[in-house]
Amino acid sequence: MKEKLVLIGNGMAGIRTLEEILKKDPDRYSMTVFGEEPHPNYNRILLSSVLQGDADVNDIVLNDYDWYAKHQVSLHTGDPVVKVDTKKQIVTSASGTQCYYDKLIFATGSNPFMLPLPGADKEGVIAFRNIKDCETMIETSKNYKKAVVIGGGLLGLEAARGLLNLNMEVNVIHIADFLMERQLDEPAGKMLREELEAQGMKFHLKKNTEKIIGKNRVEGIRFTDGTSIDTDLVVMAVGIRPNIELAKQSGLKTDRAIVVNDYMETNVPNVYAVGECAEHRGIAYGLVAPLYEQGKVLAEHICTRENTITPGYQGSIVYTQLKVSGVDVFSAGKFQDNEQTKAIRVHDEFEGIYKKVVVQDNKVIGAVLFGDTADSPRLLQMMREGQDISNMSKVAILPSENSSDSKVSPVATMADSETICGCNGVSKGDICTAITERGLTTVEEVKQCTNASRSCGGCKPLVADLLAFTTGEAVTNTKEPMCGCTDLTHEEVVAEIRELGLSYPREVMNVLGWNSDEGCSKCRPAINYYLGMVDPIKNKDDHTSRFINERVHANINHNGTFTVVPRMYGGVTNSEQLRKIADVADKYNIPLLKVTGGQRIDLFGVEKEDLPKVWGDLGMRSGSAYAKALRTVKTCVGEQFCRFGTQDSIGLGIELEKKFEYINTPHKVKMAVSACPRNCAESGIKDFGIVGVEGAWELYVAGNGGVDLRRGDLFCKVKTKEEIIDTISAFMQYYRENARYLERTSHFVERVGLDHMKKVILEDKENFKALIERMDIALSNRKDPWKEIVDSEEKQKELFEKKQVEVMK
Ligand SMILES: Cc1cc2nc3c(=O)[nH]c(=O)nc-3n(C[C@H](O)[C@H](O)[C@H](O)COP(=O)(O)OP(=O)(O)OC[C@H]3O[C@@H](n4cnc5c(N)ncnc54)[C@H](O)[C@@H]3O)c2cc1C
Ligand SMILES: NC(=O)c1ccc[n+]([C@@H]2O[C@H](COP(=O)([O-])OP(=O)(O)OC[C@H]3O[C@@H](n4cnc5c(N)ncnc54)[C@H](O)[C@@H]3O)[C@@H](O)[C@H]2O)c1
Ligand code: SF4
Ligand code: FES
Repeated sequence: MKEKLVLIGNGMAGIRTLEEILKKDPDRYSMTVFGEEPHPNYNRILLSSVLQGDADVNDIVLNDYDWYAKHQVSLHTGDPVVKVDTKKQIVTSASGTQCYYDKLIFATGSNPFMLPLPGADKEGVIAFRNIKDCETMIETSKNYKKAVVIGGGLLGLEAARGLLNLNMEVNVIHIADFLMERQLDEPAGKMLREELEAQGMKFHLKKNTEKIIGKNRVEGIRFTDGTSIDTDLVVMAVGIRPNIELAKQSGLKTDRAIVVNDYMETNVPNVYAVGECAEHRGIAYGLVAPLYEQGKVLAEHICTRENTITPGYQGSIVYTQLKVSGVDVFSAGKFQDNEQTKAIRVHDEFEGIYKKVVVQDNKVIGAVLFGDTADSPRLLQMMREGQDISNMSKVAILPSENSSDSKVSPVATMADSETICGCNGVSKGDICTAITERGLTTVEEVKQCTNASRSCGGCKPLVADLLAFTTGEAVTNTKEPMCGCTDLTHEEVVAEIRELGLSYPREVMNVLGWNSDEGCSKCRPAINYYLGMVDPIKNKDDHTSRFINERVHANINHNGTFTVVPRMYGGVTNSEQLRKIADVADKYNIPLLKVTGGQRIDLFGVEKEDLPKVWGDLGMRSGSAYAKALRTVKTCVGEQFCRFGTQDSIGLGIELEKKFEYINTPHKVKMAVSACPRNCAESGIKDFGIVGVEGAWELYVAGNGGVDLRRGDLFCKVKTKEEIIDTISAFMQYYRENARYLERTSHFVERVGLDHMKKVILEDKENFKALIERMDIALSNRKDPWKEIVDSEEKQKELFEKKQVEVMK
């Protein structure tokens, strides 16, 4: 006779436990499941995808009714257990069904915490926990426009993204001063806010809700500071509380949740708990990875014959990733600094990348990654193994983006023991073995066979890479999509824009089948650049697709102030400009003036709302110090005063800077002109470096003085200034048209080859002429961005006025 096993809770942790039992000892138990919800077991995690329109409710079913039938699991849906008699070992459901058990598992999950606010019972105030909540939001969006999400944590932000996709206006109310404060530190939280604001969310930080207003239905919410906002829907996402009422009534020991030991045993014989309703060593987890580990341990324990000792559950290092398209965020372990910790940080504001690795006693104990999460599997592995890093260099712990070959998938260098799918605890070795031993050829087969990618789906790209890698298709040859929103490469997107005559970012995403409505911080700026490059005359720049510095035409500093860098053509200034700079510095209390390597003066520490006034008072043009465009043309003093100079380096530098300023390029471009090979202007490490030699000019290209130091290649030697200008025109236009967005000239030339560049530009005279013509068209449409804003009150309002989002009452 089979033993009788009853499961209370038809959710993710409970059913995973049954799956593990069926794997280990399929004939051991006769199983009965009671579920409060009227559905078979589904993937709660993917409710975010249903709301965001990426999946249908039917797509997220994990085990359909056939599965229960096949494994002879008796299922009672929509029928919660209301009583447990632990003496007689009988459960009773709401419908009156009674069922004897030999073993009983509580897997009742959590309830969303609903703030006990006056008015919280009004129609239109809901949580986000189950299919019903999801359906309510979708229905509401058909008749109403305004939504408020209370809580700027993982759930709140995923709900907000979904509501935006449903075309609602979304205000997120958050109690802390930056988003996801339980998972992120302040810089990452702020970067996240900027990204989500660009996607259309509005945030109200440090706000405490006092009351929900409205007659029967919600009409607005009021805050404790007296302000309020109107809304038609309130979604509360302020955390969860383990669902333990039934357990308490049944005499189980509870604290925050049902207290269990390392074998998921409660204080009552033959009664176990797994999932969010269980508390192990003082922790009740709220993510699936640890819950699945618990399920495995419990299955192992109750399938093991007498007197065998299994290792038991030891607790988990948890990590989180936000499932909002276009936002790469990763957080794991103890990521906050304290006196015992030290941190390695990388913060690239231009690319929107932030990485922090926290180290204590020579071990990585926590990490936060924003914008580029490729290092996450490796860091997690280091944390899980407690790897001693005393002999590792900082670069080995956090390799810079540029130092790794971006064409090689990270799976190629991963160890077999490294985890590919965190949710399901599946390692690279497990997947490779399954692929080779069972001849798997698709991600879906890998999922069925190993569980990898079966939960949040975040590891799908890695699984796909591993599949390609293991089945022998060289990973380096696989085409590299522009970003996670599309399978198309940069080149394919540009070709489609040209062929289909696409004009707007959203049109590009719609027509080319993007898998998200808004795109992400990788594809949006790239598409915006490509549209402008393809049709420089008609294109209307989409400033919302630009990074913060380019949106406000100044460089943001770590304290939130900005740096203003006016243009000084060829590094030449005069007393009038210097006087103006001094006056502006005094008037706006500018704390630091600094002469830069690009031969101009930086004004540091300007408040955002002062920027247009500072530009107006200076009366100088923008130096583009923030732009993917020509930055500076550095010049040596040359023939005017230097005894070695035989050429007019200053004159040529000024002419070049005036000719090419404000032209958009895939990445920043720097130039320098030196009037003799002594090279005082450092022409050898610029994108375009010009050196005067006996009666001629040498043009060096693709030099770089930054992270990837690279000496420029000699491209040609010409006699006149006009020839230099034409050659740079043609080269730059070829770079504009063929480089990938964010590819510096140095990387571009290395990719396509110097010989190729010489062939298409210098040897093909027709092409040379055509490139110059197209460059001239693009140049005909440039404007000084500062002047445009200084002359337009509307633009100043839109970009620089502090926005008043609350309605004062
Ligand atoms: C929108 C959303 C997105 C999420 N995204 C992620 C993510 O990306 N990554 C991640 O790791 N986690 C995520 N989570 C959390 C994850 O879904 C949960 O940690 C997981 O579902 C918990 O599993 P569980 O089985 O403990 O509880 P549940 O899945 O909640 O299952 C418990 C079930 O028990 C039922 N039940 C309760 N009481 C009774 C009773 N008396 N009788 C019968 N049945 C009962 C409930 O109705 C419920 O169906 C997300 C959660 C939500 C809501
Ligand atoms: N991608 C993911 O991994 C994912 C996605 C969704 C949900 N989840 C899980 O689901 C559970 C619920 O998520 P959650 O985001 O609700 O929980 P949470 O506890 O992580 O976040 C709740 C947030 O609400 C804020 N808050 C609390 N009181 C508030 C108030 N009165 N007003 C405004 N803000 C307030 C908190 O500051 C906190 O940031 C968690 O266990 C979470 O891990 C995970
Ligand atoms: S590069 Fe030559 S010409 Fe120019 S300043 Fe130096 S020494 Fe003089
Ligand atoms: S990491 Fe979530 S499914 Fe693999």
